Amino acid sequence: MAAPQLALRGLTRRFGDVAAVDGIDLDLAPGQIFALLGPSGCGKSTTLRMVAGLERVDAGTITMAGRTLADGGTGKAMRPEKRNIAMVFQSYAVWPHMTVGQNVEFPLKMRGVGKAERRRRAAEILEVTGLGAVAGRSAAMLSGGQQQRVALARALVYTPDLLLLDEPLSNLDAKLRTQMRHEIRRLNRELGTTMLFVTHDQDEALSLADRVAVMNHGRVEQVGAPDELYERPATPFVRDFLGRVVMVEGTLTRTADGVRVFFGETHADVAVAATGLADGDRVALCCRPEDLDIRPAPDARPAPNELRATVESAAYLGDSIEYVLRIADGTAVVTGGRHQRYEAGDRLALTVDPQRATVWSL
Ligand SMILES: Nc1ncnc2c1ncn2[C@@H]1O[C@H](COP(=O)(O)OP(=O)(O)OP(=O)(O)O)[C@@H](O)[C@H]1O
Repeated sequence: MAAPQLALRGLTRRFGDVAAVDGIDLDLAPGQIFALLGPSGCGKSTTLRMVAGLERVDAGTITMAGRTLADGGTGKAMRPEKRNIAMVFQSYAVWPHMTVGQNVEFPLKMRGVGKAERRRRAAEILEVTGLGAVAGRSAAMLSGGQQQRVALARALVYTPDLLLLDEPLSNLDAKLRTQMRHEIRRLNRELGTTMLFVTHDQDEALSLADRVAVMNHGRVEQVGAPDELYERPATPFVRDFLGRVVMVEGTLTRTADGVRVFFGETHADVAVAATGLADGDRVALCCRPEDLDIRPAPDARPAPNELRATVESAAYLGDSIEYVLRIADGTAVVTGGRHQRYEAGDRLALTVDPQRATVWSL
């Protein structure tokens, strides 16, 4: 990786006995969109606030492009306004008594940029954010999506070294959310601004970020590209937090290039490193519901990697059908295409893709 734009080392913040952020290490490459993802209370906002300079650092360091922003060891911290970091809050906080153009020019005015230069730079960023046509309009008249664009334009106009975003899409409806997701990615590519955002929404993190850190109880459980986290979760928490899993219990035997998991009448061969697993262990074979190939069970005995299941119930979701299945001793929720429908009591065959399945000790 190129020299990091932002580096966190052993970053810690305690509130009384609670370590809200408990010694986290993270590196953001220049130009990257990075997400901190986790449930409420896991320490995402506190991390973001420490980077912004709004929260004290108890231990560890924050450096940006080689400059130390905060050092818990010495207690030194650069003032927020000196950091050249922009922040977009969930509430957007656009100034309703100003026009869109004035909103966007304001941060430059605060920094003492001359009028002509202010006009030029504001016009440029208004164009990039698609606000050129509404520059003269009162900011109070804007829709939620437009207000968020103003907030983004206002944050980007002074070319920050880092843009922090707090739950950037959560106040928008589903259609606008998709649009803004593409918009933020486009701005990131065009302007090259490094972005760090926090969210509790896995879809938001996976769709928007180049890299995601999954946080739990103040610690980072795993950092990776979205597909890496989704397909090869390192911990049960990451596996369960990022979407649904089909989990079937079986008994393990090690093989030359992976493991074999037995489920009554059938077994699955999975290519995984069987570290920490021993022959005879009870394990869970896990995969994402959409990675299972579902079809009516043939009369023949099940082939390897083929599980047999009985439909317990079905729910129509519009774009797909959701089934609760009984598999061996457990149940699993899977989705199937809407053109092939099954009913309660139907027997199904589910083929597991051994490249995409994971095995966990119970
Ligand atoms: N000023 C504070 N005083 C005391 N405890 C705090 C303070 N700020 C945060 N905490 C605690 O630190 C922990 C982490 O909080 P934080 O807001 O960083 O979590 P979060 O992941 O951003 O959650 P949310 O998504 O709900 O904002 C929580 O247990 C919270 O109660």
